[in-house]
This record gives sequence, structure tokens and C-alpha cells, in this order.
Amino acid sequence: MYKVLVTEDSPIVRKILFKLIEDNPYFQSVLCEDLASAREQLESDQSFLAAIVDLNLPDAPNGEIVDVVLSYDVPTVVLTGNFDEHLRHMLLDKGVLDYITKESRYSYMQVVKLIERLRKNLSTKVLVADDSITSQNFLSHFLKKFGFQVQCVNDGVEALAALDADSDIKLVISDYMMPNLDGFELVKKIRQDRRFQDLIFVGLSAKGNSMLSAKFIKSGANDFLSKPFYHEEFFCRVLHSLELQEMMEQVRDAANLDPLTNTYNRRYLFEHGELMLKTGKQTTVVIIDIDDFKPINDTYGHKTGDKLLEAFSMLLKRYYREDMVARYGGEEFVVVSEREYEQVMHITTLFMQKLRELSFTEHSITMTCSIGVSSNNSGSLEDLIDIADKRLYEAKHSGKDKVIEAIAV
Ligand SMILES: Nc1nc2c(ncn2[C@@H]2O[C@H](COP(=O)(O)OP(=O)(O)OP(=O)(O)O)[C@@H](O)[C@H]2O)c(=O)[nH]1
Repeated sequence: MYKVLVTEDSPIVRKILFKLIEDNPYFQSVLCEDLASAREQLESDQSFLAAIVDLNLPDAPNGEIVDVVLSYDVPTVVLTGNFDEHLRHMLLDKGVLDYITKESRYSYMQVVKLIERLRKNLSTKVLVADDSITSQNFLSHFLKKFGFQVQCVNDGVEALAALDADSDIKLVISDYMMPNLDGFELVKKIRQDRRFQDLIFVGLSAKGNSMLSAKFIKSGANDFLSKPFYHEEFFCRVLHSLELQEMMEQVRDAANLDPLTNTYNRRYLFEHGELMLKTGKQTTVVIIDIDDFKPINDTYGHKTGDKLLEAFSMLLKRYYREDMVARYGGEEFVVVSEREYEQVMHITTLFMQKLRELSFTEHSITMTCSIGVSSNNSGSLEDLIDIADKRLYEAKHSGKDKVIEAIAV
């Protein structure tokens, strides 16, 4: 749970902010009505994710609260009654995240949305590629203020190596002119690699050079920024791109994932499993079926059965983390792996062993599973699944809690 400090003397505004913050399951609000109580909170609790502060408080009428909150390193969003360009510059220079005028409920929603973004940024990795150390430091400072995890590299070659080493990087911000591999070549290489198709790429180009911006977009960048850029422009573009990326992920997840187990669904399994086989690499199919699931459902109810399916699939994904795990039917799962056959069998043995050791839910239910395996480097996925399914049938009819292999050549 993340704490958000709200310092606001208007009871109505406090109430609105409280409601909006508490509607978010990750947030808990701490409400203060003046600088003195905010200071007390900051003294006693160092764990605030962010602060929302009013510039005019009874004991701090000239925005004194901003310096106080920033001195505790708490990311700060300022609320004020009127917009003033000079004040805006002054506040942004001090290092506040944003400056929002109290106009309507929408403004307050914007504030809370910004803090939600900050929360998500804490787990969002950004790669900055720029051969200028000054520029790296500037961007890195900017991004860290908004909670991002930042890694800097000096050119496109280093950027590709960093992406290769860390598949969690979500966003690349890259200059165009760099030694070894420039920004255009970098984005082209990124777009050629299926692993990086969802990566957000923002190019940096010199002010007034619209050719560069167009070239970046044509090479595959999602957006570009002209240097020098304004605080708001930078974050509007970066945050907007990330939001689009998240929406795309949500749409894709809804289409590809089984909602109960969060493993891939049958449609995805066949679509992508067939593609895996087309590469000609040896592919192994493991069909896994929970033993005696019906009696568990009958004894403890469907809800407990669902909890078990969730726990079972989490364990599967943990063991077969590099492979495709899909829900094939009720309590039946399919793993498609391109790893060495012996390695897949080793993981399968470890998985079955772990499953025997664990107990689940408040009823301490134990589970075992039966498994059929097949492997090939040609033919269709359907054929491989058919063969593995026959071995699974044998496992079920020869005592369960066992794995039977069939290496088709
Ligand atoms: N709770 C829950 N149960 C499900 C779900 N999908 C399928 N099932 C149940 O899974 C059970 C499967 O039963 P059976 O096919 O007889 O298999 P089994 O009892 O595991 O027996 P063996 O496979 O021979 O070990 C049925 O009771 C289904 O209702 C689901 O999404 N949630």
C-alpha cells in the first residue's frame, strides 16, 4: 500500500481527493489541513509515495509547503486556485512533478492519475541512449524524478546489448547522432526483432529539424522530442506513449490469456505454437493434467477448485518460465518449449516433485498431476499434442502422478 500525503485547507477539496485516492486499491491517503501537521507527518513517516499540496495554507500562505515537502524528497504535485506562468516556472524549477489548477473534479482526477502513473513508473525500466554525458544526466534526473528505473548507454550497440540483457525495459529514449550505431539504425534494428515489437522508442532531435523527426518516425519510433524540450512536453509524450503501450497490452492480454489462470488460451497456443514449429527447431510439448480434480471440486466447491487452478498455473509458469504455458481445457495445460529436451524433462521432474510437496488453500489440499510428452522438429503442433495426449492417457491409466514420454522422430 502506498501512502499519499494531502495538505489542503479546504474540507471539500480534501474530501474529493480522499475519495479519489482511496478508490485506488494501491493507495492510502494521509490528510493534513496545514503546514504544521504536514511537517509532523513527514517527520514521523518517511514512506510517502507522493504529496499533493495546496499553495495557500493558513500557516503557509505563499507556497512554503513546497520547499518543506521537497526537502523530504517526496515527489510533489501542486494544487492552486489560479494559473500563473511565472509561478509555474518557479515551481517546476524547484522540482515539483506538476502544477495543476483547481478547476473541476477533472483536475483532481488528473492529480490522482499522475500519482498512479508514478506508482507504475517505479517498476518501469527506461533506457537512455546518448553519447553526451550531460544529456544522459539531464534525462536520467528528469526520469528518476518521475520514479522510473533508468539505465544509460553511450551508443546504439550498447543499447542493443542492454535490451538483450534485460527484457523488462519498456522504453528507449535515444539521440540520433551516436558513434557505432546511430539512433535511426538502432530503432530499425529494434523493429526487426520480434522480441522488441512493443518497446516504446522516443527519438531525440535538434530543435527545428523536422526532417530528423520525420526520419525517426519513419524508421519506427513511436514519437520524438525536439531538444531543448519543456518539462511538460517531455512527460506528456513519454507518459502518453506508455499509456498507449499499456492499453495495447491490456487488449492483447484480453485476447490471448485465460482470465482465471493468466496462462495463454487455446487460440494463442495454436497460433504461436505453430509458428514455433515452423522455425525447424526441436519443439517439445508437455501436456499436464491435474489428477482427481473432480473429487476436489465436489468436496470443497468450485471456488476452491478455481483457487487451486490459479495456484497450479502460477507454479507451472514459475517452472516453465521460458516456455509457452497455455490452458488447454478445464484442468489440463500444455507447455510448448524450444529448450533442450533433457532440460524440459528435468524441469518436468522438478515441477512434479514440488507439486507433491506443496499444499494449497486453507484446506491444505495436496495435488498431483499426470503428464504426457512428445518432441519433434517437424509436423504440426496438433500432431505433437495428439501424441503427447496419448502418453498422458497412458499415464492416467497406469496409476497417475507420472510422466510418460514419446520422442517422435
Ligand atoms: N473449479 C473449476 N473446476 C473446473 C474448471 N474447469 C473444469 N473443472 C472441473 O474439473 C473436473 C475434471 O474432471 P475429470 O475430467 O473427471 O477429471 P479428474 O477428476 O481430474 O480425473 P482424472 O483426470 O482422471 O485424474 C470437473 O469436475 C470439472 O468441473 C474450472 O475452471 N474451475
